[in-house]
Amino acid sequence: MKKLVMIGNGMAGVRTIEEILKISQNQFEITIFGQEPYPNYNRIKLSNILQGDTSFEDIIINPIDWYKENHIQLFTGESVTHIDVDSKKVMSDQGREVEYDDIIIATGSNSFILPIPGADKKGVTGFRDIHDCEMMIKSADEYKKAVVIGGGLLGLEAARGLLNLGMKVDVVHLMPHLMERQLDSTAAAMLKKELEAQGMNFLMEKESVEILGDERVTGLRFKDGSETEADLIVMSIGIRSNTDVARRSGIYVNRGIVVNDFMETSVPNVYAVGECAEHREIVYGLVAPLYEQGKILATRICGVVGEPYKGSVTGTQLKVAGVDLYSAGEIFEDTTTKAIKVHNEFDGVYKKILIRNNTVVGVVLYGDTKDSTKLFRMLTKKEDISGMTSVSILQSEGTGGSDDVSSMPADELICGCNGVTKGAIVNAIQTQGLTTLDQVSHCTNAGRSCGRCKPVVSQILAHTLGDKFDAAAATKTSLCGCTTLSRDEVIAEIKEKGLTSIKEVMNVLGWNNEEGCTKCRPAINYYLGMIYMDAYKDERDSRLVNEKMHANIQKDGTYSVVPRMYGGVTSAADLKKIADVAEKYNVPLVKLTGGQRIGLFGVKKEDLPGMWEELDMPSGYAYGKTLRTVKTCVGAQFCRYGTQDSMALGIALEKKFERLDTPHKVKMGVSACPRNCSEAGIKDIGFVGIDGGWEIYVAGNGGVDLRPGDLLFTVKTEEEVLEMTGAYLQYYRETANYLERTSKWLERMGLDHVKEVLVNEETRKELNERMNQTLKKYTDPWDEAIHIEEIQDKYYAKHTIMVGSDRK
Ligand SMILES: Cc1cc2nc3c(=O)[nH]c(=O)nc-3n(C[C@H](O)[C@H](O)[C@H](O)COP(=O)(O)OP(=O)(O)OC[C@H]3O[C@@H](n4cnc5c(N)ncnc54)[C@H](O)[C@@H]3O)c2cc1C
Ligand SMILES: NC(=O)c1ccc[n+]([C@@H]2O[C@H](COP(=O)([O-])OP(=O)(O)OC[C@H]3O[C@@H](n4cnc5c(N)ncnc54)[C@H](O)[C@@H]3O)[C@@H](O)[C@H]2O)c1
Ligand code: SF4
Ligand code: FES
Repeated sequence: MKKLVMIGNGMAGVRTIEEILKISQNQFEITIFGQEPYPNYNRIKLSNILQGDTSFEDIIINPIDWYKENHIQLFTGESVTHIDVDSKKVMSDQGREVEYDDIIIATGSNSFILPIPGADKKGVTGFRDIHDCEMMIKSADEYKKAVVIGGGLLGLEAARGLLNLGMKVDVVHLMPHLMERQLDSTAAAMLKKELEAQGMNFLMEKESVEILGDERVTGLRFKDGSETEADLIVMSIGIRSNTDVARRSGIYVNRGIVVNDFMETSVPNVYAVGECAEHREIVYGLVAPLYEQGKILATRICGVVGEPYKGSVTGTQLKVAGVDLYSAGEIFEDTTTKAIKVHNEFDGVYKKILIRNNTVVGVVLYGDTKDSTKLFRMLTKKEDISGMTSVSILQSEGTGGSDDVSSMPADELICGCNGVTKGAIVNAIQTQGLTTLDQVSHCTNAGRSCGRCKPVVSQILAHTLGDKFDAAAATKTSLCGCTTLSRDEVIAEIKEKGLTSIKEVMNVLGWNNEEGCTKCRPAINYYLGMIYMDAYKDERDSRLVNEKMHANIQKDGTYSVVPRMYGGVTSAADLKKIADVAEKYNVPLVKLTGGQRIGLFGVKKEDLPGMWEELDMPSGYAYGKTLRTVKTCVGAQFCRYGTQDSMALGIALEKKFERLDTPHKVKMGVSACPRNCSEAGIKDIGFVGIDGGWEIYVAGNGGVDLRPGDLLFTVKTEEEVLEMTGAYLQYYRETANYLERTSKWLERMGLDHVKEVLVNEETRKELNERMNQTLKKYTDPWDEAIHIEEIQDKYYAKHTIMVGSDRK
């Protein structure tokens, strides 16, 4: 097999790998380096996250198990620093060297940061990745006033997000009108009016010259001497191709890495794709052309004869609620163009179509973008419109309903991001028996990026299926692409038909992929365990990779070992054992974890069973969808403020619920007084001691989606705490989607509803009975690995291959 290395784990690069895998599954041994510490995610949706429409977990495109399933070695949080093009090797910032036969550079872009005094102060950021997005969300918690520099697509989407987060927002723009690359002055003025009505304040034609403040930003000064206050400054004034590695490695770079029509760089076997690549002097900054490039590169690299890349015409839309605009091609009239313009001020609609030599060369639409696909088709196909009148060009083909899609030609582009036509969608629906939007997206890619084409895809689905179309079923979220059934339907069928194994579920319920996938297999395994309590035999091989190994895989392929320390309490004897094991096995890192225990990092797979045996401590399940830790403060036993025994409660909780399978990880915290030293307010379940009892907080989250817990109930005794916790956890287990954190689950179910369920004594009793029956089945997995040779051979022998890390 040839060795293929890819630098950059972003949208264009990983799509190229998907295209390669479609052509050939076993031509390459693939290694990917990604600077960011995540699997491939949908960068486009960072705007939606900032605007509060989605969560970080929902924007992962290819989870870690996808890489594993496709035998891709992934190094996250690791940058390639140099390519030695003579010896065909890459070097990483962590000293790793990997050989290649072919290499793809897909390093994307960086935000352009204005080189003005103060640009390095705290509170100044670009808007490019999850880290930037997190920083903005955190700032909005603490500060009030944001300034966005740049009134382009990115700046306006950022500004809308910051408004949603409760900040006051100024948008500073250099030019006389907004989005001057996409809109003419009329459309830009309409946009500005709408955004002002939404609460944005615009400072137009302002040149920023200095960022004010000491350590952190306090304001921004302009060339005309005026100033504006700022606690946060977001620079969205364009991007610059990330060409550092290529430049350092002697590959020809202009604005981007220069490639020919087959995405080949100046050096043999070195290719570039995405925003880092410059093709015919153009560097693209939207996914549609980058995905086209990816397709062409995939055929080239697989040795398949294919079309060359000839460049792309792009169309853009702004992802801000209440704004409907579209722009493609040219936007300004000149002596060679004729324009058709409609400006209906009353309805807030503006349309301008630019025509040259009887073909459409530019489109600007504001307020009504229904005809954007038709006009984009005319533009890209250079359709001769000499036989048409201005009215027929501008006239909407209908009202946007399914009648309209019937009159669309098969080659009309429906999903601009992914280049999917109506014909391709209809064909997939008919030949593969698709009935839901999810399935169409899975099979054709339509809707997988910005998502704005989903309503039209849905209309095509309705029109193609005719009477067989079931609107409720079509929009429901199926468990995964292997089935049309939702989570609730699968569970109902399991119960009704008495299905008892994953295979049986898939066979009886007509899975379209007999092996299932990384999304449905662990989910069904969990649901079966939840339904059949102690009777179900767990299918270990269907679990996510870290759970299968009972250890977290680290980015370099080694593992971590975190033994249980109930309530964060340890002893001299346990500490000695840990120290001995760390010394004997040359453990490179011994570290206190955030959950009050000790982690041994960098352990070789084959050393795991031996270490576990010598430790002789239970698994801390630091890798599992289960109870992770119960963090406690010292409480009434030692602290003078403590009103309750937090350590004893924490230990009792951890001993009772350890190993329990839950839809996602669960963390608890117990503080003995409202000073809350164990941060119980940001745990899935947190307990705060008060005079005469405990407050129980639920659905807190201290991770990516920061959320304070809600007060569920106040109870008097430790027994009541355990009873309420049992009932709450069991209700979560029975009603949550697999991989849904308690914070998301509670928001979906509603706090009042959950309270109503749990306040009923009879219901609480039943939930606890089912919980207790389930708890009977668990044994310690490390103990099993020590004593069962078969398990040692299968999972921990040197030759078995595991990839990446499951970060969730
Ligand atoms: C907030 C936001 C909203 C957007 N909205 C839209 C939209 O609505 N529609 C649209 O079409 N486009 C949109 N875009 C643009 C789109 O996201 C990009 O065009 C696309 O992500 C580019 O893909 P890429 O693979 O070239 O680069 P990226 O997705 O940036 O991936 C490059 C990856 O390479 C990594 N990397 C860089 N150097 C190294 C190295 N030396 N070693 C290892 N890894 C490295 C980077 O960390 C990065 O993860 C948006 C962008 C942003 C930021
Ligand atoms: N909806 C979408 O399609 C979408 C959304 C977000 C980002 N993106 C992409 O992300 C990339 C980055 O977007 P962007 O908006 O930063 O880039 P951009 O180049 O499209 O726009 C930058 C804007 O900043 C203005 N500007 C430049 N210097 C300035 C200064 N000193 N002060 C004030 N304003 C200044 C420019 O006049 C321009 O309007 C682009 O490739 C864009 O296509 C697309
Ligand atoms: S939470 Fe209260 S009781 Fe516990 S350590 Fe802090 S101050 Fe002491
Ligand atoms: S148009 Fe963006 S996902 Fe379809």
